[in-house]
Amino acid sequence: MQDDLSAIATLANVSKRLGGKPVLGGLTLRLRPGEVTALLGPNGAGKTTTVGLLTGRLQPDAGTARLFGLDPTRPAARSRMGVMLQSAGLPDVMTVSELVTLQSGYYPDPRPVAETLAVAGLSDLARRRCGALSGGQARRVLYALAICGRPALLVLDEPTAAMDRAARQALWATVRDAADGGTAILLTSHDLAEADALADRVLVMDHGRIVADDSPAALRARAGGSVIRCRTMLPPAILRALPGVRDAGPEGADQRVVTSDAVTTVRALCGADPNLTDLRIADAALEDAIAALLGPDRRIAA
Ligand SMILES: Nc1ncnc2c1ncn2[C@@H]1O[C@H](COP(=O)(O)OP(=O)(O)OP(=O)(O)O)[C@@H](O)[C@H]1O
Repeated sequence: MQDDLSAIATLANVSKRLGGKPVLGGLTLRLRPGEVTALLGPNGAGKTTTVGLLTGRLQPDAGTARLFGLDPTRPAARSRMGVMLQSAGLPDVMTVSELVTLQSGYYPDPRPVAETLAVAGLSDLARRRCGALSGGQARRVLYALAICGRPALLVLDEPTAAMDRAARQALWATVRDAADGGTAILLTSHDLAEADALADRVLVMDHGRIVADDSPAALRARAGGSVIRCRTMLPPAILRALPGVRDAGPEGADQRVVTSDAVTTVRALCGADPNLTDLRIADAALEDAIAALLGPDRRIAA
């Protein structure tokens, strides 16, 4: 890999085995300032392992991991990173403000606590004990802990899980603000609408490799255009053989058909099933693009 002085974090040809099994094979990626990178993939694709290598929780078996040009296990590198994990617990008896103050003290140049609370939408909850927070509020505290040290790299693992719509959109806005201010963001999510809304760049992983690296718009364009939903007795294997079809499968009581040529597919569909009902056509979403890329058996579960 070429040197890239603007890279915040890099993996160069990294391989990793866990439990005697190859998990990552020759993975290369770099995170840049001001860019929101979404790391997506089905369960077991290797996303958590990749994040573990970038953040120094795991060591590569082969290849090189660098965080701010240093070994990611070095405290000097880690202190410039903020991480919001899915599963981290909070101490029940501390208030939100006490916890953010404590965490801020670990960083050389933290934000003022009041500012961190405001950015995370927690000003009104500052005196609440962590044990008395809802699931969505607790997630906002984890976000506050991740941003309080003004990180140059912010790692967000399923950041809006358990958040309601308003909290989710508020968090998206602060993540975009952080990126606009130059912070590199690495986002893992099973919520493809979230990745579409936030990411400048989407890395799709499968079986320990990156199978696509592009903007959400470019990935959607690659899917080829349209999604047809309808009620039909035709099985997915027959639907996949129709002209223009890239992917097909059940979605509730409907069949969902991704096509590069909606008109030709619809004509063939109506010819093949005269009893077809409830026909709807929409533009392809990121979800459709990734489903077409991974194939019918490797869906990303929301
Ligand atoms: N400590 C471990 N020992 C053995 N195998 C492991 C270990 N950790 C992860 N694996 C395996 O490595 C593969 C990749 O796991 P990883 O957690 O990186 O996937 P993921 O993409 O984050 O999945 P998910 O979306 O389910 O969180 C999986 O097959 C998993 O079972």
